[in-house]
Amino acid sequence: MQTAINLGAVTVGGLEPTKIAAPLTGATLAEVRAQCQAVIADPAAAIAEWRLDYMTETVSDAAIFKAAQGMKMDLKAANKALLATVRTQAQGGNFSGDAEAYLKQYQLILRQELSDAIDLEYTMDHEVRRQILKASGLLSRPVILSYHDFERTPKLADLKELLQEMAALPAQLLKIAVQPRSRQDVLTIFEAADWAADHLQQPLAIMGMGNLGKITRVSGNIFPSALTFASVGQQLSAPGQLPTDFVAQALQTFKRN
Ligand SMILES: O=C1C[C@@](O)(C(=O)O)C[C@@H](O)[C@@H]1O
Repeated sequence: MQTAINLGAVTVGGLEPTKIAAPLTGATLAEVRAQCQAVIADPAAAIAEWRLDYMTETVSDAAIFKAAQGMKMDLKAANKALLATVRTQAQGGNFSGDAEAYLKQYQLILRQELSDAIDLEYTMDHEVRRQILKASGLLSRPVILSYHDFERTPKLADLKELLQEMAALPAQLLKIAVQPRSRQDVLTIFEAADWAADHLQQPLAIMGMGNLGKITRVSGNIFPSALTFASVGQQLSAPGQLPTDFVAQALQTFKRN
């Protein structure tokens, strides 16, 4: 069985029901803070994912630190957690810096304790990936290791191989987000979730993007997915994200027992 892990105040994986993460996509610190308050007020959302790559405002490290500490404290008081993500353009985000700049961002996030957990791209330069994993291990900060394909859904055998490679790294949770193009692709996502539940120790968050992917975002209590991503207000960070209240209701409805 997959283990349960703690992302700050939130337990995911194991026997826990699928938890909902909502992205903070603000371009300015003021927008991010306001979005975070909306996540705190939303009973459906357990985790706020700060997509730092959406920020366009130039702010000092000190200002980022202050904002993050405030958000982390407010989220914790509501039994919620803050996840920090810097998504590169290669993986569907806005961060245009090179591997070294990516490493610097994460060193700042980890050293300043900006979040309860970090999201790290599996496809990142191996040495940079190793350094970030090592630093987060030393600081006991959980890592979500993520893989995205905005074009297609890999074949089941390839997904299994990928997941096995990801599972060999010292990350606490694995995440796959892919683009289904056919009904078979949707089945592949379900099959990968089913397989991972029996073969991997780390919990897995798995989801499809776009219209066809929507069904995979509400099925995590049947085809196991530790996390699903849903939107609060207009804050979408991937195509196919549905509103948190809808997802919460559907997750409650579609379950095994
Ligand atoms: O990796 C994921 C999943 C996601 O890409 C989605 O498909 O909902 C949204 C991202 O913000 C998050 O980091």
